[in-house]
Amino acid sequence: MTTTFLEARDLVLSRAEPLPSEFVPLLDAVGRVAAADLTTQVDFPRFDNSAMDGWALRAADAPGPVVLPVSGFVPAGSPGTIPVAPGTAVRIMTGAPIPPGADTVVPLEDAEEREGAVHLPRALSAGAHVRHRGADLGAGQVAIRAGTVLGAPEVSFLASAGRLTVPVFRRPRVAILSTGDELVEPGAPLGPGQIHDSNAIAVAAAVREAGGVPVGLGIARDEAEPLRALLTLGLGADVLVTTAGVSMGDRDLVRELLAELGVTPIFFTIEVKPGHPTAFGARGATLVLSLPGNPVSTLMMFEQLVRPALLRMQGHRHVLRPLVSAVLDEQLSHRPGRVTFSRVKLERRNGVLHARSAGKQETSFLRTFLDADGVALLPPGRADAPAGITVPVQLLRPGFAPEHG
Ligand SMILES: Nc1nc2c(c(=O)[nH]1)N[C@H]1C(S)=C(S)[C@@H](COP(=O)(O)OP(=O)(O)OC[C@H]3O[C@@H](n4cnc5c(N)ncnc54)[C@H](O)[C@@H]3O)O[C@H]1N2
Ligand code: MOO
Repeated sequence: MTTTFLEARDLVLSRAEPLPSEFVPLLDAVGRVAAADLTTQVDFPRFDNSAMDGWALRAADAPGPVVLPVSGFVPAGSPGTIPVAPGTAVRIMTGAPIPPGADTVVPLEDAEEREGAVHLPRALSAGAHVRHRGADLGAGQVAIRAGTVLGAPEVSFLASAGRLTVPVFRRPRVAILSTGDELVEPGAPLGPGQIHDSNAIAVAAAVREAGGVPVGLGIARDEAEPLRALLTLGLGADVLVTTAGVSMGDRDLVRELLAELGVTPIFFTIEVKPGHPTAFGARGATLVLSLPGNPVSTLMMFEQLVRPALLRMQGHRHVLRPLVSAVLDEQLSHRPGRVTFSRVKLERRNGVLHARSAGKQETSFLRTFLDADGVALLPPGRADAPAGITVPVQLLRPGFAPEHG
């Protein structure tokens, strides 16, 4: 059941369907994806209104320089229902309704008001500085398409339409289970041979970064009974992520118990380094990813497989990290026959991106992940990747802007 990296990613993504939608308050919708086309119920602007502070009048009354008596004042927020009689003007503020009869606005700086009359120096054209009802968006038009990632402009529009909530795709609930007899909760004292469970919180952090809701199940001992109970609980989530217990060790029970619980195995082992002993299965709509226990392998497989799946479940269309090309400054070690994910530091020199190793590429050494700007994808079928070749690099950090580096 071994599979290539791209096949594995396709298999996971093909099972990751957008979740049902829910209505959330506008501010909670930021970064989430509209689950329906959002149509305006009203015209934008809602009524003809002035784009300037000035005077509203009839353009026909000013065929050349004229003086018109100022008969009133229309501030923003007033109903603006008092008509402008022929041969007169009213003072008007930005955003105020254009009063009946008026068809143009003269900005304050283009005329002068003295002793109750406005002195207009030149002819006017109708419609100037008037924001017409429906000119921005007409009632019934689709303003925001389903699939749009919502941000400040969308929230601005929805608020101006008077909406308080918006339908977005639900966040996936991700159950997280660590397995291993050597593990102790962070903060608890360590006995000989024990280590703190760092994978659970690392995966929870990555879930949250990807917009999901982490649900910690704790640590399962390498024994069938407690493990079965926790896996059963985890299968109630949208995604179940387990770490460790999937490799060759004689106590690697996870896959066996998952099969017993009705999870259909889809693949086991991927031709990658790190992350080789990764397993994927599904029960109904629940996806089950069993990630290897080495902390770098865990996070790398989350990054490559789980994160894109979580984004797709939330309706995102762009689920993969941006790729750039970089020239290797040094030889990178590579396991032939597997895609190698090499954590690299990037630097731009003379307009060209260069990559070098972020440190020792050992699967239990987190240091390389802490220092990395990106992940170089070294294709299978090569021995070590020599200095000077160009390789694709996934950009890990949204703040890293190689064009400015
Ligand atoms: N004979 C073989 N041994 C191993 C192979 C192999 O092909 N043949 N593959 C190696 C590779 S590669 C990996 S990756 C690991 C995967 O093993 P498991 O996923 O079964 O994980 P464990 O063996 O239980 O643990 C590996 C390593 O990670 C540490 N670990 C586990 N869980 C946590 C946690 N929650 N927080 C922090 N650290 C954790 C664990 O202590 C081990 O050091 O197998 C290799 N062996
Ligand atoms: O596959 Mo293991 O994940 O190389 O460390």
